[in-house]
Amino acid sequence: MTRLLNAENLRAAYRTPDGRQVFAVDDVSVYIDEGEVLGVAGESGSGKSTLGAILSLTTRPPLYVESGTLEIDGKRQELGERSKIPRTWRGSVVSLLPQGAMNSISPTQRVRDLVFDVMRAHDRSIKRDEALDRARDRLKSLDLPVRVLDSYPHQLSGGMKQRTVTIISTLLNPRLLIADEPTSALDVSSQKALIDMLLQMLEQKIMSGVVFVTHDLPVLRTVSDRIAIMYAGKIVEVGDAEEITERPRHPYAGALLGAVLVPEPRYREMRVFGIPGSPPSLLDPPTGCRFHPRCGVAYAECATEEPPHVGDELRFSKCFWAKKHPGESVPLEAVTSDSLAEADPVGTDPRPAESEEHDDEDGPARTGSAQGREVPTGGVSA
Ligand SMILES: Nc1ncnc2c1ncn2[C@@H]1O[C@H](COP(=O)(O)OP(=O)(O)OP(=O)(O)O)[C@@H](O)[C@H]1O
Repeated sequence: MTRLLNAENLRAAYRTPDGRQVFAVDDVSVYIDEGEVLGVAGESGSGKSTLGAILSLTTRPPLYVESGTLEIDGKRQELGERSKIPRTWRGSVVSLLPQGAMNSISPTQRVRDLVFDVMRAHDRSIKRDEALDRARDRLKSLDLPVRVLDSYPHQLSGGMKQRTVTIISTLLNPRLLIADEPTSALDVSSQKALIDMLLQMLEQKIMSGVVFVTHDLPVLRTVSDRIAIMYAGKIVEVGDAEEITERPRHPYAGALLGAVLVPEPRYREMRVFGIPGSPPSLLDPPTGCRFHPRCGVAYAECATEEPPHVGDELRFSKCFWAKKHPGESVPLEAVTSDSLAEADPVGTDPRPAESEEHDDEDGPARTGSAQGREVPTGGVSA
């Protein structure tokens, strides 16, 4: 496997008008190998789009990258307020398909005008015909009708509009595409068409890797090779897509899965639970593990100490529970609202963490109320 992207220790904050800092991405490291799709999942506000902006080098005030390094194709770039990013990196090395891109196309511009504008922004010398030829070839190679170039945005269906902006944002053949919630506004058949197209583009080596950001775990399971789960600005678990969705080891990943409505037969019998509490304010995140106030299997140290990195590069979770239960899937019923019925909202009055007495063999105390819930795989223990 050839490494395409290696991003290390990324840290970025939004500066608020009153001078405070919201660290929305805090010491995050990720990698992607050639041909891979890395899914990034998490609740709203967990920092997914911010991570996408850092990786695509599109951060702008009030978001500032404090530190980190980005290595794409072996070319290394230090990140920070003073770093100068080569212009050629944006668009041709890494390209962003931003959230809601299809709604930001000017209604008075035909697609072909947008194609020319985008291409010219990167290459002042490009001729209109040249740009349109490139777009025509691309549409043909992806089995899409060339006539979309003559259309106004309102003449295209939502799905076709999204596929079109995806094609436009990859006309420069970026090595890496960061797609931020590309399927969120689409119906299921348009979601499938977009995912099929992205995979086709990878096969044709139009780009060599994709970071696919979404809160939609079933979609990620379909499209990703690996999934990274983000919580409150940090990556808490990474692993093979099937592993993460069937055998999560971090309580937050388990909770996220338990909150998903999935129409697959084996999930149908499951009760769907919301995740108790709400994500913390990143102005003043909880100490220790940021998920501990909402976690059903937290220990005392979770409230005060940074969670350990458990596992290897391919499959890890940052969690004391995972450390004490090596290789085990988290008991999903331990992170349901029932088990945390008495928990206070996060950030105001976090419930006391479990004492040390409850760990290891017996498991933490608060694992009880499964209420007959069927867990997704045999690997998940009660
Ligand atoms: N302009 C801003 N000023 C201050 N804080 C911000 C700003 N924009 C975002 N944030 C904070 O940064 C955090 C991460 O936001 P981000 O948009 O990256 O999350 P997300 O996981 O992509 O959420 P969503 O799925 O809703 O887009 C959130 O807690 C959010 O409140």
